[in-house]
Amino acid sequence: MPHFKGCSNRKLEVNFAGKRLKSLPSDLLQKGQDVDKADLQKNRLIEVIGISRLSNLTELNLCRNELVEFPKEISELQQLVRLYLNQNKIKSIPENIFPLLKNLEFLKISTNKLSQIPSDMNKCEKLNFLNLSNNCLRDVQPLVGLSHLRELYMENNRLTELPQALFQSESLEKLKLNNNPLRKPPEAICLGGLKDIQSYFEMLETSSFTIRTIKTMFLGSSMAGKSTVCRSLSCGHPVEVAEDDRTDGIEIQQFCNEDGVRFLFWDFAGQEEYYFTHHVFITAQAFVILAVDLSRYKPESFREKVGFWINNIQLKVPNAVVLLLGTHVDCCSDEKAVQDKKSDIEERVNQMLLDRKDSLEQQRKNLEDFNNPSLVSEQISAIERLEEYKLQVLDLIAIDCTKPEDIKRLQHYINKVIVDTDTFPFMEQTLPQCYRDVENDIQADLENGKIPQHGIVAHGDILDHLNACHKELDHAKLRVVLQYLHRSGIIIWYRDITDSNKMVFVKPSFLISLFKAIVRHDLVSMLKEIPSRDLKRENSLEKHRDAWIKDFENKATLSNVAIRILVHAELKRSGVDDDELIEEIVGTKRKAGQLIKLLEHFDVCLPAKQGARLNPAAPEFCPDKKWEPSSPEVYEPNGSCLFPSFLKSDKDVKDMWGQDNLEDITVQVYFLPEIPHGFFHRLVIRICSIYSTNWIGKEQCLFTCGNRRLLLRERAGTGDQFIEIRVKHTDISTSGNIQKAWDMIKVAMIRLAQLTQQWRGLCQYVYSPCKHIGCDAHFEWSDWQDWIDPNACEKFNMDPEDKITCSRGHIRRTECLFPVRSCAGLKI
Ligand SMILES: Nc1nc2c(ncn2[C@@H]2O[C@H](COP(=O)(O)OP(=O)(O)OP(=O)(O)O)[C@@H](O)[C@H]2O)c(=O)[nH]1
Repeated sequence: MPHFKGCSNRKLEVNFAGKRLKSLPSDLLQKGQDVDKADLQKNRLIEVIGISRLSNLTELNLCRNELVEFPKEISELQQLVRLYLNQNKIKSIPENIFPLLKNLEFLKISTNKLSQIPSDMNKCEKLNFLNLSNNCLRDVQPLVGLSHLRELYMENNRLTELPQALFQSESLEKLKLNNNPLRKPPEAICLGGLKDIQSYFEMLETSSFTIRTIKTMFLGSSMAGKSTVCRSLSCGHPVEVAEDDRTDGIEIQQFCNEDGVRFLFWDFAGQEEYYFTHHVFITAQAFVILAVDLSRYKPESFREKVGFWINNIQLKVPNAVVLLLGTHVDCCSDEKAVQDKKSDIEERVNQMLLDRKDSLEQQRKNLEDFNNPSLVSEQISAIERLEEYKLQVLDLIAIDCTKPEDIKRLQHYINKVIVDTDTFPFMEQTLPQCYRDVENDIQADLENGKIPQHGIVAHGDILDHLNACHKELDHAKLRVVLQYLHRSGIIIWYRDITDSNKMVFVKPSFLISLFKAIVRHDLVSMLKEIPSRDLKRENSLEKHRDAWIKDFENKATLSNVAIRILVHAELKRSGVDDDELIEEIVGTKRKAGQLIKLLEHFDVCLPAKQGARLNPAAPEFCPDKKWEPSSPEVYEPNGSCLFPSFLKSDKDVKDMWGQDNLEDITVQVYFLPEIPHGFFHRLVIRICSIYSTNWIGKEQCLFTCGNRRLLLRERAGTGDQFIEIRVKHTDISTSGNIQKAWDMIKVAMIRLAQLTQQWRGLCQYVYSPCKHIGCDAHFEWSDWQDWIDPNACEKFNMDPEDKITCSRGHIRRTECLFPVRSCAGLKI
């Protein structure tokens, strides 16, 4: 039944949402001028002929329909204040529409196919909210002049330049621009937000220059030859890397080629122990060199040596350009063997890309065949976006890294590839001259010793110093420059992390070497080698050291004392002798050091619990209320850190959880193409901050809250990969308890969705399995995103008494398979 509301003053609100309408219903049009608000979302409207009869409309919602053209009749709705046209297929907007919409304040036209906006858009004088995200826009000049614009969203477009005048408007408060191939201002500025962009343009006015910079990441298995190629390319001739000089963590180098292109080389260690820190440094807009040792390559090893990396690149930076580099050709039997391996790798990679394309296409078709596709239009457009990302994998180049002519050939090839502006539209960037001056000053200060060799400087000191050299740059402007240098990988300064923002690392490799002091493949032997004088300084004995080793091997925990000793030793080795600085980084018995804070911030580790595992004083988590830990002091003296990635068993978790019950509330989140490396434990670490009573294992984790238990279980390996989220309740028979169980699932799903945002190429599907013993049927849950969206409410008002039947005929109450009531307002 359509819904008409509020007839008294002839201001009708009509609701025809989700009625599968293909044209406007006559009973709506008959109401003509009486209609104030019309909700027509989630229908199948291709056009809206007759809409102009509703000439007093102030709000029109046409989102999630099938409009291909912008309906011209809308221009006659001159009372319109709010207009929703998002999630359609609109390709263009004609001229002479917006100048007539004199009262329009809110326009949401995101997720369409717009490649242009009309030149008279700025005549829509009252517009204060505009969402143009997820379109194909290249130019937004027509927005200049919208003097009331307060919020502007333009994520996922094809913008390369932004007009300066747009940012001179005083009204603009909120702006989102992620995922555009921006050159002016570069993305590294835009990510800092509105103030950074304004500051950039202001500084640009004085004087500017263009620079071509490319971040090049070397990935591949251990011993593939990454460091050799990285160092050889920087030097222009073969550089031998001794086997015991393997990369730990990440190494960084910089150099300029003969065309003046600046390369920032990031050489990632190939040992698996380091993979889980890679997410911190693998960033968008990059060129990836994926190295494979051809002499050791066999078709059976494709997945480990190439496939794993291609999948991870595809997940994290789905539109990257990847150069396949075959090394060690001199160690292969003959030229034919090299050619065979080259073809095998190229074919398999192509097949992987095709498989992914097919599976996305299939998923999209499945959704489009849905009873009412408008209900799942958001998922469809998310898949369409993934389909648009094209991982460009270049043909494999086979080289012998010890041969000068091969290094030259590789250099020549790379130089040719990177100047192609279609491949790297963002490479040439326009920057204010002072950015270069500041960068040069910092480098000069490092060279002449004004900045110590380790490159760690107090944030206040560096600002004062730079300000003294550049009077025109106040602290606010300098912060923008430093943040740009940070985002470009030239320095490290975590502006947004409280406490850690007090330090600037002008030599990123130094911070990474500190990370490496703890996160390393040979940690156990490092611990064994701690000399007794270092132990004594921390009031420890050799038997403590033995216990640390045992704890790390058995429980993946590392004593904070051991961390302090290792980091202290690394700092001393690097010539740091400032005791205050050492204390700040290393920490003390009472206070965690900066390094641990950073590792925790990046979900690499978390404070381990000691002694009594249950905290009876812990407050219960309640939806709608902010959860406060019982003790604000999370850092325990003499405590330790847990590195979940190093866990080897699930025994404790299994013991605590017991058997799965049929009545457990369960959802399964499937990952396509696979669960990213480290995802599961990062998710677990994030949930730990909410449920402090927990047990963490290799592939399973358990959290408790009141008398409910939440289990997360990773199913990786071959076959479909998924994370299962399960809640067990002591009494699941009542509706209220089921609701509480769903609340716990919601907490996990919100965290999961937030984390997923860091993997732009990831696709997820959520299912609720049938609860009958031995039945493998499941229910697809296509609108789960709406459920966790705090702005979407009242969408799940299913009757708890409803029943759902699976494809094999088993009947269950709906609320055991899907949440029945919206938890709007649950803010966590
Ligand atoms: N003969 C020959 N040796 C090579 C070639 N490329 C690399 N090597 C040697 O292979 C070994 C491993 O090379 P690295 O550059 O350290 O490998 P990596 O990929 O950086 O290794 P990780 O640091 O463990 O990630 C070194 O001893 C290199 O000298 C090649 O093309 N031919």
